[in-house]
Formats: sequence, structure tokens, C-alpha cells
Amino acid sequence: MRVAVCQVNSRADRDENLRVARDQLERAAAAGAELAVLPEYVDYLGPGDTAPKPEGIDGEFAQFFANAARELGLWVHAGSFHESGPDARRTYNTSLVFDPSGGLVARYRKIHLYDVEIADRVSYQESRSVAPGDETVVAEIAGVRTGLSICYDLRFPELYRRLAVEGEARVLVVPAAFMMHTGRDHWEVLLRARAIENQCYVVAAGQIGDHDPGRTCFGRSMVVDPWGTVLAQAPDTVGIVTAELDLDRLDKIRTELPSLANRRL
Ligand SMILES: O=C(O)CCC(=O)C(=O)O
Repeated sequence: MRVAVCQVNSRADRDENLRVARDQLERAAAAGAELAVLPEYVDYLGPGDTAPKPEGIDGEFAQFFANAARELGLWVHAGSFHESGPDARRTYNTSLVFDPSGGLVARYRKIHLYDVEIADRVSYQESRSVAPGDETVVAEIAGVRTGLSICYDLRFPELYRRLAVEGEARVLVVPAAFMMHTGRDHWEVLLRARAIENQCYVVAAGQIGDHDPGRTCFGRSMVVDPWGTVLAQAPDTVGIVTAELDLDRLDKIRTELPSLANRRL
């Protein structure tokens, strides 16, 4: 299966963000991808006070990507968006996956929320405006079991173990908006670790560049194979990269180095 990771620079203009996302999906389809993955908050990355009204999973955002999937004949993982939440103060940070007929096949709400204070570098309290999800999700994408996660989830290996073991996932998807400060030291290491320890392909699409206000994202979207090899990595620009997921190779790695089977609980 050929996958595309779409790296974008979403800002405070939702219409423009969706236009750019659509453009990337068209490139992915033209490059022969069966699945295209967009980053976290592909709808809007900007100040809270100008954020678009959150929507349900039957709103305009979902319709936009359902149409794109159908028109392009592509599996689309629409990164994540601001889904209307459990109360007026909070949204969910939600991923939607569409099949090539435009059908919604999965919804995942980010479980781990990014609440950190790194002196002079990062001050972020996601839980002030976002409610956590509480369900793990494995979607059947083009016949391949695919575990869903979002950004900060990447730091919690027990989630991925569950996706790989109980969920029998063979692909793990990570839409993200990792910031420069943590991204440069942690992003690739964590993605490769999740791939190696769970013997899965990891497909990670990141936001890139400056966003309002004062957030710079690391980018370096990538596809990692179950051996931990980086098959494709985006340069520091908006655009797509593609890679081929070889599931026979995954089976061979799991047979020859059966670390999942050798777990002692
Ligand atoms: O874990 C990190 O360093 C970045 C996480 C993040 O930016 C997010 O979850 O939005």
C-alpha cells in the first residue's frame, strides 16, 4: 500500500487551510497513494478567540474531506479538527478517516492532552480548551488494521502497545503539530521507537513552520517501517512525501524477531 503524508502550515484562516489540505490530497492521489494522512488541527491553528465554531462529525469539515476522498478515490485520514465538545468551554481534538467512497470509517478523540510548562520555551495547557477522548481506535484502512493516535499521544507507549496487541494494528498513524523545541530532539526518536517496539509501520504527518501566535512547528513528517528505518521524510516545506508499506516485510520481521510474541506479562 502506498501512503502519502501531507505536511501543511495551517493558520488562523480555515478556508485557506482547507484549500491547502485539498491541494495536498490531490498531489497524494496523483502520486498514486492509496491513503493520505494530514496533520493535527488541519482546520485551524491560531488564537482561540478567532477560532471557527466547533462542529460535529456531520459538519462542514467532515463533508469537505468526505467529498475529497470520494472525488479523488482516496482513503483520507483528515488529521484532526476542533470537534464540538462536552461543554461550552471545551472541544475534542478529533481525527476522522474516510474511505474512497466518502464514507466515515473511524473517529478518534485525542486521549493525552498537552499540558506542559517548559521554562522560557513552551507553555501549553491543552486541557483548558479540549476534553480528552477515552477510547482507543483501530480502523480498517484498505484492509489493513491501523491504530489511531494524535501528537502528544506519541509519548505514551502503552497506548501503542494496546493498539498493536489487542487491536492487532499493523500501521500506526500519528497526525501532529510538534513544536520545534521538543520536536528536534524527540520526534524522530519516539516515532522510530514506536515502530520498532510494536513492529508496525508508523505514518506521521506534522504541521510545519510558524503559526499564530508564537508557535513554530517542527514538521519532518515521515514514514517509518517496522524495523525502524525511515522510509521517507519531508523537507522543511509544505508538501507530500510517499512511501510503500510492504506488509509481507512486516510479517517477516515479526516472524524472524518475534519480540511481540516473546513478551512476558
Ligand atoms: O509532545 C510534544 O512535544 C508535542 C505535543 C503537542 O504539541 C501536542 O500534542 O499538541
